[in-house]
Amino acid sequence: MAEMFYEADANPSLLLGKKVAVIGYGSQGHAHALNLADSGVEVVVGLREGSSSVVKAKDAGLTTMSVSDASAWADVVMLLAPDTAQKKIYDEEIAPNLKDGDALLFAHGFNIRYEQIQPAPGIDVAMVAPKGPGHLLRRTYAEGGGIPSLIAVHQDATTNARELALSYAHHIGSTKAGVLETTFSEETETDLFGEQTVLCGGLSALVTAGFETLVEAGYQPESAYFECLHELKLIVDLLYQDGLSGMWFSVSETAEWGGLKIGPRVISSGVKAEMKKVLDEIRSGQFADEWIAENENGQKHFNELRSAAANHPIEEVGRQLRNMMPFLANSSNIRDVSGG
Ligand SMILES: NC(=O)C1=CN([C@@H]2O[C@H](COP(=O)(O)OP(=O)(O)OC[C@H]3O[C@@H](n4cnc5c(N)ncnc54)[C@H](OP(=O)(O)O)[C@@H]3O)[C@@H](O)[C@H]2O)C=CC1
Ligand SMILES: CC[C@](O)(C(C)=O)C(=O)O
Ligand SMILES: [Mg+2]
Ligand SMILES: [Mg+2]
Repeated sequence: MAEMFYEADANPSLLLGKKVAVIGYGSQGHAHALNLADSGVEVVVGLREGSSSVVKAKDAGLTTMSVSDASAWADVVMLLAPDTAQKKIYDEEIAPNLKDGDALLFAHGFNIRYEQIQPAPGIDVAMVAPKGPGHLLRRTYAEGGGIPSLIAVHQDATTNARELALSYAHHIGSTKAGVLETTFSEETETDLFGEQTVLCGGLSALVTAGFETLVEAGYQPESAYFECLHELKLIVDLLYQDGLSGMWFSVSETAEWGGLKIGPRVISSGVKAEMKKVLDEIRSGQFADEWIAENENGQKHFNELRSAAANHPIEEVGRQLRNMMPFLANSSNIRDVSGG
């Protein structure tokens, strides 16, 4: 078993003596800033000129500054803008304002692993990568829990980078759930692989294929939606709480037999062979090169894919059914990044 770090392993006072700038106030940014502030850390949010997030951050009780001013003020800069925006922000607004002994933190290793950002040698460079969406990082913290994080050190100018990352992980709530030490390469490659093949890409393709199969066979779209999407959350709750065996325990014996026998027929050896190709493309840098090029070309293909997904019939029937379940609106704060 790998060594895990929990509450007693961190040194909370290390970060309490530092000034922290969180750059960006999106999914991760709002959660880090609010969790750190609630933990007693001195934090400001760095935002671009004209940012619509200034009002949200101020309404949540936070101080905002320009990215340059926040970087100059801080001892620790956590860069939480989209991965493909980070290089320009870093080169133009953060790097000129860092001094030796400062720390630059990431929540994902993309820009270090694929050598987009190359910090000066006097800077500590580390990662605190929560293993979950930012809105749930905030919600679990507010409920008294936490979500696991990975930490890694790329550059240790002060010899304190690892302890600093662990202290930061503590203050966003992750030492309550468990912190695992890794490398920038392992985090980047496993995170990209997981979101593409299992968590986001694989899952959405599986749900859509199931929905389409039922609807094309003449079943009601509402029935297909409940079966293939709505109930998924309830099944995943069982996985989250008690693992695969907890799920098998709770479903019927018929579901257990059918699932164990038929599941591998659907997710067959061909799927695993494709997963291996995807992993090769991530490790070789092919995926990163294509994603960077897609952004340089104005995200044209990305917008086409987004629009096709948003206009799929599963979304329309889902909207109508969810409107009749107002309690769902309170189950997450994903549309209110002012958090809390
Ligand atoms: N989403 C998640 O849950 C997870 C994300 N991560 C990692 O965390 C990092 C942040 O991701 P995420 O939270 O999804 O990012 P978001 O897309 O939610 O970030 C949006 C924020 O970035 C700001 N921003 C966007 N472009 C610029 C720019 N050019 N200059 C300055 N600010 C800009 C936005 O500003 P404005 O408010 O002005 O629009 C907004 O505040 C990434 O490295 C990602 O891989 C890691 C784990 C999970
Ligand atoms: C699963 C997607 C993720 O990696 C995450 C929430 O952890 C992301 O990049 O958003
Ligand atoms: Mg992730
Ligand atoms: Mg990710």
